[in-house]
Amino acid sequence: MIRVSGVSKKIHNKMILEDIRFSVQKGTVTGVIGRNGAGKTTLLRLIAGILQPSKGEITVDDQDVFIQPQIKQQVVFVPDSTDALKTYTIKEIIRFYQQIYHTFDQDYFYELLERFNFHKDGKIKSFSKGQKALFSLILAFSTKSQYILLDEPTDGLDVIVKKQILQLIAEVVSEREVSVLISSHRLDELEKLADHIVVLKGGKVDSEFDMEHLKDQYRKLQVAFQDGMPSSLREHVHILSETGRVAVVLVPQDDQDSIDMIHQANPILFEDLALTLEDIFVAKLGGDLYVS
Ligand SMILES: Nc1ncnc2c1ncn2[C@@H]1O[C@H](COP(=O)(O)OP(=O)(O)OP(=O)(O)O)[C@@H](O)[C@H]1O
Repeated sequence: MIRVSGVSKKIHNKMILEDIRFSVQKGTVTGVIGRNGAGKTTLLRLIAGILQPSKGEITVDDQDVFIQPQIKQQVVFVPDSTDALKTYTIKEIIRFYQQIYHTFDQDYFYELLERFNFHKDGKIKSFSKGQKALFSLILAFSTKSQYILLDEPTDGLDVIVKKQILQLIAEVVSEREVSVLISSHRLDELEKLADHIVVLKGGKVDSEFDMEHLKDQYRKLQVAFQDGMPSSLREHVHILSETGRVAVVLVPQDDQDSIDMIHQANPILFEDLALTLEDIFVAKLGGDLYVS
């Protein structure tokens, strides 16, 4: 388990992260969501042991990443930029990774390269942006390390590569007990993958959710009324959208009063819709967070 306990980070006297607390369980995918500048990259770099906390501690399997740096063998950080790789050949990269990660699985690495149609003697600098991103992920999973930290792994990639990346992550997590921490501002992508979500806002943890329980908290309803929505109801429900007489509203699961009010107003349409992570963020955070 990764445990982040009361971590703060100041850079050049500026507080970037403040009193961050959360944990990443084995065999799960945790999403760190936040707008640009919320501190996601800084948090991942702290967990990877690249930066040192100004306050608090980070442990991986109960070992402090700074006091017992050997635990870093179990942690791989994949930055959002692949620039660092581009001057190397694949063989050089393998040698480099084998020196750092003693469990690096070369057969598995070549197996994945073949599956994704990489030439095994290919030059990294000739890869497209999407290929570089996929290659970084293959390298990370080939270390067979327990914890993989991915910083915006699909940012700026086309839909095909995005899909390949998300599928590979889902596949590896289901096959072995690897734990993945993904930073992203894409709620729709994390929705399919994450078990747990940590929301960063202005350098602090704004909220944390378990995906499994999150959707039990609200009902998303499509409703319509002959003469429009009664104003008394408007004050009770959260309106996600309204087109003509048809409105999509969110109602907390335990708010029977609002449901009763809708029925009393004789709706001409009353239908449950599938809830998305974005709906919940809009409801909880007033849409302030979502950046597509
Ligand atoms: N080395 C540094 N020197 C000064 N400020 C920094 C440094 N690193 C990060 N920051 C500042 O810390 C804040 C958080 O940056 P960080 O890159 O962690 O955010 P982020 O959530 O990953 O954003 P993005 O999605 O844009 O990558 C920003 O205001 C950034 O300018």
